[in-house]
Parts: sequence; structure tokens; C-alpha cells
Amino acid sequence: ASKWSYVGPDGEENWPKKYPFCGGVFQSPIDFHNDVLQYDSTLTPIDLVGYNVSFPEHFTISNNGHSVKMHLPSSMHIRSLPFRYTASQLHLHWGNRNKPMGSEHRIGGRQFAAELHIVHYNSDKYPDMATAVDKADGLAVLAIFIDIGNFNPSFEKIFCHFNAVKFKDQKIQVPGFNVQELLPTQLDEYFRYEGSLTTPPCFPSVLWTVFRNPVKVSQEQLLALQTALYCSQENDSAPLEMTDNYRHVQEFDERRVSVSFRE
Ligand SMILES: NS(=O)(=O)c1c(F)c(F)c(S(=O)(=O)CCO)c(N[C@H]2CCCc3ccccc32)c1F
Ligand SMILES: [Zn+2]
Repeated sequence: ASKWSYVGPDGEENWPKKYPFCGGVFQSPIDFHNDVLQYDSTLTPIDLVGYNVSFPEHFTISNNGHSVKMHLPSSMHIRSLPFRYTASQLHLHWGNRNKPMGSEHRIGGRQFAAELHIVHYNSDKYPDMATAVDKADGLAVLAIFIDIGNFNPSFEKIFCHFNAVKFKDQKIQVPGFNVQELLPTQLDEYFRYEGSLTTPPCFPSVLWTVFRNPVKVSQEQLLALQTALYCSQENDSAPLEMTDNYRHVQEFDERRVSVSFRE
């Protein structure tokens, strides 16, 4: 059983004790500050295939005690990388109602309200996620910053189900929709670097693509994300709110981040 959390004795300071890679190299998330950025003209716009999942296809949304995640069909993949990366799941990271900033990556020290991650694995080289998860070229994660703005009907297709997955191990089937609606319009502006899973086991196996432009959800939608979910199971005598499920930024000395855009 994955015995780690974001708070207390099993919190991130102690992850390396049980998960040695968490104390290792190429750790994520990081802060994108000017002196680590380098323009790279070879970075092409992200090309997504099969993201427009329509009815009667369904997604399974589940609460795994660390985040709310949505399992994705293997018909979804990224085409524009050196290998085909097939979608596995998406999940979110967020803060709490009193301290609402909970993104993992930061831009110039600025933290956003939340962050969406779409996890893919290298299906050209590996048969499944479990095999790919600890390989250097195993994973590719798309990261989208979430900020406060107008009501977002696309995110609502996930958020409206929170009461059905309130507690750990609960799951629900939801009708398919176009996952590309969750991404910013400009898929040509992003940060790119080699990093790691931001949760244990922290394998340095992730090619990160973090889009420059945030998407918006309303204040009320963000509050739902911050207050609807629990890490604990329904019958647990000590309910534990699922908040602040983000890792703090890691040291980034001697490493570079490529950017696909000029200022
Ligand atoms: N931020 S992050 O690094 O993208 C990230 C998370 F933050 C996160 F919480 C998860 S988790 O929900 O699975 C709970 C912790 O394993 C994952 N899962 C990945 C990696 C672990 C094994 C695995 C197996 C099948 C599908 C996805 C995954 C994760 F990749
Ligand atoms: Zn994540």
C-alpha cells in the first residue's frame, strides 16, 4: 500500500526514506525562472490524436487517496514526440480554501491555483504504464496551469462528479468528452524539460511539457475542488480532507529548461 502523504511524518520531507528516487536526480516540479530558460526553435506544437472521445465511450473517474484521477483510453496519444506516447490517466493538484494556490510547477516563483496532469507512456517501446514508469524515456506528462476566471463548462464535466468519488477507492463512469477542451488553445507555447514523477516513487522518467498559458475555472469550481474530496475511506473514523496535494519545487542547479516561445 502506498504509505506516503503530503502532510505529517509521511510527508514529502520523508519520502526519500521509503522511496530513494525522491532524494535523487532530475526531480520535479521546478520553478521556471529566467536564468534556466533557453529558447529552442526545434520544439514543435503539441499534436494530440484521439483526444475527442465521444459517447458511447466512457471515462472512469476515481479517488485514489492522493488525487482525483480519470482513466483514459489508449486511443488517445501524443504524435509530435520522438516516440508515440499513449494516454494513461489525468489527475489534478490543488491547494486549500484558505491558501488557494496549489500548482506544482511555478513561473518566476508564481504559483497558480491548480495544475492538471495528463500522464502518457511510451507505447512504441513499452507494453504498458507499469513497465514504462521507471524507464528514462518511459513517460510524457502534459501539465496545464489552472487559474481563476470564468466558469469552465469543460472542467465541470469532471468536477460535477466529485460527490460520487468523495472518498478513497470510490469510482464512477462518466460519458466521454473532448479532453482537448481542458487544454489551452496555444499548444505551441510550452516549457520542456526532463524530470520525474512528482509523487513517490519519484522515478526520473518523465518528459515534461508544461503549457505557458493557464486555463480558467471559476472561484466556485476551484472551491469545489478544494473542499469536495477526502484522502480517507467513507467509513474512516478520522476523515482527512484532500487538500494541498502538491509537491514543493525542487532544486534545479546545472539543469536547463527549453522553451518553444520567444518572450
Ligand atoms: N504528478 S505525476 O507525477 O504525474 C503523478 C501523480 F501526481 C500521481 F498522483 C499519480 S497517482 O495518481 O497514480 C498516485 C501515485 O502513484 C501518478 N501516477 C502514475 C505514476 C505512478 C504509477 C502509475 C501507474 C499508472 C498510471 C499512472 C501512474 C503520477 F504520474
Ligand atoms: Zn501530477
